[in-house]
Amino acid sequence: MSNEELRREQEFVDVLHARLEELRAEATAAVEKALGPSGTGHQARVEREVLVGEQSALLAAFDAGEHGLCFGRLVFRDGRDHHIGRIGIRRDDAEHTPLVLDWRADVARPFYLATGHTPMGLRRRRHITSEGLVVTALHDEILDLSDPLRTGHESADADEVLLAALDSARTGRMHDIVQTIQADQDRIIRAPHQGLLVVEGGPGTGKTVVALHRAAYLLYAYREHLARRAVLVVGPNPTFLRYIGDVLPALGETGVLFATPGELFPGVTATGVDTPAAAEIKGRAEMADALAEFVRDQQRLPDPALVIAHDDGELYLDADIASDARHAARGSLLPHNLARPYFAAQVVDGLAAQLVDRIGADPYGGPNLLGAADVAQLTMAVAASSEVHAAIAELWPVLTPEELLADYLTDPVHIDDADAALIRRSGGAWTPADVALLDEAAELLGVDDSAARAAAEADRLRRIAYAQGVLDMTYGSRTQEFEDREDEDSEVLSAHDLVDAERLAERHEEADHRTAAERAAADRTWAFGHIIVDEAQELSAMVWRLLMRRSPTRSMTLVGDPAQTSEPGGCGSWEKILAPHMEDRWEHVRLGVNYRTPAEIMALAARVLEASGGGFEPPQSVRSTGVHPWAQHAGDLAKAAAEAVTRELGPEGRLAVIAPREHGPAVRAALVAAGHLDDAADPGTGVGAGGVPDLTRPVVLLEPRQAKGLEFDTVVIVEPADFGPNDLYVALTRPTQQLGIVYDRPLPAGLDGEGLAAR
Ligand SMILES: Nc1ncnc2c1ncn2[C@@H]1O[C@H](COP(=O)(O)OP(=O)(O)OP(=O)(O)O)[C@@H](O)[C@H]1O
Repeated sequence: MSNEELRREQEFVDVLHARLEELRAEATAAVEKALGPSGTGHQARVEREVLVGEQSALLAAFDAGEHGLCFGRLVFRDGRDHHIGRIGIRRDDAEHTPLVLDWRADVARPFYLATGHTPMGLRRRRHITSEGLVVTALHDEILDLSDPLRTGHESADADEVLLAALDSARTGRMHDIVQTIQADQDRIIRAPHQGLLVVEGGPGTGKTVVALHRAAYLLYAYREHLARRAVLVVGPNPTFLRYIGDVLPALGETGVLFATPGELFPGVTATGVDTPAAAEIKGRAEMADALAEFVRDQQRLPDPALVIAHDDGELYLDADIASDARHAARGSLLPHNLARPYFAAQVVDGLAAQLVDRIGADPYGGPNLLGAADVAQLTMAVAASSEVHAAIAELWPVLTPEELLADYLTDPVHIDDADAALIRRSGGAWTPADVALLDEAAELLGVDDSAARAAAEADRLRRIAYAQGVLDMTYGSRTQEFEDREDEDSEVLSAHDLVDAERLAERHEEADHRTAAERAAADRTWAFGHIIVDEAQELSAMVWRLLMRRSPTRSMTLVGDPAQTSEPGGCGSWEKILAPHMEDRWEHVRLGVNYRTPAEIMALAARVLEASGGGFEPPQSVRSTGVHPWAQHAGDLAKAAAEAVTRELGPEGRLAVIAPREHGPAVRAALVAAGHLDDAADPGTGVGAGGVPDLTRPVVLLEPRQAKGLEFDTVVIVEPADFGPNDLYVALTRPTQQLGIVYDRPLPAGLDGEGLAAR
């Protein structure tokens, strides 16, 4: 009987894949046809590009669904029987009946939520495990105990499939968890997209993976809105973004923008590095006020007055004229560059008044002799003077964010002298902390796009003129028959009757064929449909200001763990992060089960957390392996670390050596000598090398900060006494199977008691 069930599921999966192949062939054919020699006009090109975009997205989804496409089945008491998959596929019948339901559909929800206590109408729930296209195992759960039918695949342990997933060897890339999402995780994934949701949880509680499934869910449930406005996922560093980068494509979703906070100012690549102290200062909220003051400093008064040569006599731009003009410009409440025309207009008026007083003065003391037309004439001449323009530019310069910040950092003002000394710098590459300051500067300055707008308007008028020409030609080339008919009050309409030149021009405007995510990446002022921030506890107040500007509707999901804060500029508490932007209008949920770290290792990490005195609660491990972590005292740490790797490295899975920066070169040399690391091939495998570590290699060497958010089968920690307390907690919670420690100096508090086997 049991083989019979397997065979039937295999048959179903075969049918499903045959259908997937059909759909794939259809989409491929549609793309090939569209790319072939079809129409050449503008309209044909637009249609072709739209079609190629749509079909390519479908193809990506089909590719995603190929492996483990169908992973579950729900049999309801009312006779409904649905298979559940990574993506939804329909039959090729008239009704397009579903063959497999998308895991995000409402009907699929009992797969994640139903229990014996609340069966949600289910009779049984089946987990289907496959390798490639071959069904290898079934696990059935009976939710209606009155159901007498048994399939032979009933699970003794309801968590069997989950535990198998947690125990499997790591690959260096995060995997999706569609088959085993837990009920508390499901509620977070499907929470409505409006408003701000904070997901807090200790290490390994699934915050990251849940946030990614939430992105996939939101893109499904609010597809139209989010496809237009795009979803942004912010992660702490490029290594982490690469680690999580496969999850959404595996769920068929490709239109998401991934970025580190240092990548959020289009056109700037932040390759510079700040000292931790400088990054902390640059991240403070007070920097916004300091920059605002610095912008006001650029709005100067002349001392002494500027003397401007002019055809009708010298002009004196003194502090009174400039002060009135500055007052008017500041009163506009516009950003600096946009307020400049107010300043300029007032200065021109002031200087013209000077000329009027001088030229039109009545020698006998009567009223000014110049008429309104003369005054207008003089004002125009002043406004056209390049010397006057130069004087205005000196007092109220047009500034770019880059110019303003470079000037500010050369000689920082409006902050403490000691802080100023720590961030002072002239030249050099932008750093990630500078990016939020550049964004702030851009807000304060505003973009003076009047030139671009004038060019766009000229372009528009040119297109209308062209369209008018096209219309005139079509009108002129009407057939005689049409003309005759028109005379008889014809029903046949010409282009002239349907559309005027302006609308015709608009229709033929060059369409922007980039995806929303691509356009968002290039646009500093883009308002995202939803923003997900991972390791949110690490972001500075200035980065929060930037992110809030990108989310005017505050549709955001923040995930993080204050106990793992390692950046000195990190905000630490949610209240502190959010109060300036949201007061208390946000939701907070907690995840409390650690799916990654076995209980034996977590017990040790919990003691280190307690010793650090932060008052944080460690999560409970969902499993124990019976394998205890070990510690080895060694005089030669690098040699001991390399020997430990040789000993612990299994035939599959991934191993990380986590060593503080100062131990990096020696450990790296020992690992290279033992053949565990390539010497030259990948600079990213070296500590402090600045590259992105390749996590798919069997062995990787990381600094404590680089390990944040990642996981490995085995972790070897080198000299824990040299870790920051939170960094040590993070490193201890990275393994899924085995932890070893090599140390020379005394072990830090929490590691010095029981729970560590000596080696
Ligand atoms: N429901 C689940 N089914 C299978 N695996 C799960 C589930 N929930 C979490 N996991 C796994 O647990 C591990 C930890 O998840 P994740 O990295 O998202 O945790 P985290 O809370 O972000 O951790 P950290 O704060 O330490 O970075 C991952 O391998 C993830 O796939």
